[in-house]
Amino acid sequence: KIELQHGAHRTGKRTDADMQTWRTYGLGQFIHWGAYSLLGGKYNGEYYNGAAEWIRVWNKVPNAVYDNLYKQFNPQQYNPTQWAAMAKQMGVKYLTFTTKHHDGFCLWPSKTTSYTIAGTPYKKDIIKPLVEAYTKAGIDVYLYFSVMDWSHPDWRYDLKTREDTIAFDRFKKFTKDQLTELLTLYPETKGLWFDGTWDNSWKKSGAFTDSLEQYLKALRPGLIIGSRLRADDLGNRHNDANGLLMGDYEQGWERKIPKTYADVHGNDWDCVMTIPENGWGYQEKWLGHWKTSNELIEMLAQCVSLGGNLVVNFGPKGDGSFRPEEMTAAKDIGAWMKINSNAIYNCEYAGWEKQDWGYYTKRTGENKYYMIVFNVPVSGSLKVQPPRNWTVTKATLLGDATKNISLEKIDYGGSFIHLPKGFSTGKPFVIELETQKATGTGNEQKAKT
Ligand SMILES: COc1ccc([C@H]2[C@H](O)[C@H](O)[C@H](C)N2C)cc1
Repeated sequence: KIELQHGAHRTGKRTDADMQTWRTYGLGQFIHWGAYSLLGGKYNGEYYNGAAEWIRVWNKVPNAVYDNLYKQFNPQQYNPTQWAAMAKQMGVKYLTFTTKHHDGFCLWPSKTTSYTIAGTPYKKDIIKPLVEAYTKAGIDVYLYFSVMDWSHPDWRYDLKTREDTIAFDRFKKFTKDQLTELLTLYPETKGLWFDGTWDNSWKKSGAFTDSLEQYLKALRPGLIIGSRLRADDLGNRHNDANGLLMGDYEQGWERKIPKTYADVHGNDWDCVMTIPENGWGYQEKWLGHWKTSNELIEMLAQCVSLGGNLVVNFGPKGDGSFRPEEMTAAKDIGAWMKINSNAIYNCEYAGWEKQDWGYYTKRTGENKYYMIVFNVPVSGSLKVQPPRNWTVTKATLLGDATKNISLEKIDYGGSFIHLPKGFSTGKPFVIELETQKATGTGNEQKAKT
């Protein structure tokens, strides 16, 4: 064990009510919106082949051009109530929204810089009405904040000279002041999703990251902060030198999903996911494959079955409207959740032997299990192999309890669920299982009598 001043201060999961609520969400929405949304990954008729919100680093876009884009930001159609209604229909339980991305443009009227929404033709605070609309819709709000800030003269990638350190100390104060504004202006905020903390300057600021986290949690008790904020005494991020997670949940599963429960190392975690292959801000021309609704639903099932949350990203256009593919994804996922959300909300890792037909989830605190089925075998029978001494007592198809599926116990333990001939819903479906622990195998009885 390595002695650390600024390593993890907690082992194991947070067990308080706020974190228990976070664990029940299952499905979240990410929204990336900012100056980059005005370009949509395109400049002078040419498309940037990287992530659209990173277009400022493309040598074809002069910094002066990019850094003045905000003077055209004027989303008159912006309607956070409509955004919240779309999210509600989709079935998301929490939102993560970009207050400031790497470019430094603040979507709230910050007093720490002139590079804010107040300096745009739109003028008004974007975040306040958004927080209010989502909170009113019963969706918790979390704020994304990029530490790295390309617009700030005191930002440093590394601390090589005394001058760097003096400048970066000013930058740390600026960062703390911005975060204080966010938590003070939007007290409903349940948590902060940090980004832009991979550079050496931040890795060398372990003590500051530790005191900053403690300051923010004192300002807003219960605040939930993931593993991308902190660095330990030796510059380790996410896990400290002793392999312990620094943060309330692992944020590293960005655009990828753990293969097995072992990969999760007993941590809470979220998987933030783009609908296209890459790119978070509005991209006029989506490069490569973008995920179908069924692919997104399968990712949702995978995440919840391994104890995490899936956070699907949306990148509205500069005018505040969503593209058709994103509206379709929200509608399809919402339609599926309407029937099957019992297998997602308040659910956790089941610990049963995974079968080829799909994924198990378990309702927290109950002996209720869910089979989320994507692949019906040619036999039409789904094998269920609970741990020894557990038996399945009832199987119900969600959304259509009348469809008679039959449950056959297998004498060496486990069951088969037989689907009616020619059964097909054309989309993933859920079977709810009621289970009970067998009182005894019967042998004890014999021995006693
Ligand atoms: C260096 O590779 C990166 C760095 C940052 C990102 C940013 C994206 O812009 C988006 O905000 C995502 C959540 N974040 C990790 C993505 C890839």
